[in-house]
Amino acid sequence: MSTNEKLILASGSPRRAELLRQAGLPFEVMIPEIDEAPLPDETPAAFVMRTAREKAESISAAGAVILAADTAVVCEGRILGKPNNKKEAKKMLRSLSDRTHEVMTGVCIRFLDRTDCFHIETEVTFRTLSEKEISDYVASGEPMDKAGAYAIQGGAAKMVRRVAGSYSNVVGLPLCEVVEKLEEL
Ligand SMILES: Cc1cn([C@H]2C[C@H](O)[C@@H](COP(=O)(O)OP(=O)(O)OP(=O)(O)O)O2)c(=O)[nH]c1=O
Repeated sequence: MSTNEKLILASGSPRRAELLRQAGLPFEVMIPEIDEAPLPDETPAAFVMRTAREKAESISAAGAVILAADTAVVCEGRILGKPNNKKEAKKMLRSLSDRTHEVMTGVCIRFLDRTDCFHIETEVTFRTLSEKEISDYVASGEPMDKAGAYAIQGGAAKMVRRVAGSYSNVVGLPLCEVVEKLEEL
């Protein structure tokens, strides 16, 4: 990618825009609208890459580089997307308590006739969460638009004992790998 090509972030996530700003790349935002549900028997990695691809393909911007991503929390093989309600958010947080899970972000970059998709995994370990802590956190509203019902960059920072791998991947965009891929284009 040369400095002349326009970069479009195909995402409505303010976290992804903030991360891309941190990388110092100029870009514009376009918001994709797709249905994000796993297919029967789809692996988590295949799911996040397919969803990222569908987001990238739903945007038309001739000659621009289009970047899209999808983040899922995977706990004991189960995909946790965004909770639909508070009850579901609590259930997700209970399942993450005192365990290690993976956060997977699928990334898709489209440029001219080329489409590159990949995914990055980060391991996150939560300490034991009390029922009160879970209720208070859900009542704060923060979990509702986040995969796995938590934000590592927000109130969940104090729940995380260990992160192995890319931190920005957990927030929604693996910056190091995205920048490498954009340079390769
Ligand atoms: C695990 C985790 C997820 N998240 C967020 C990142 C994503 O915005 C969201 C996962 O939902 P996504 O469906 O990946 O993204 P989105 O719907 O917010 O945005 P778009 O589809 O338009 O690109 O969860 C955090 O902000 N912090 C975290 O610690």
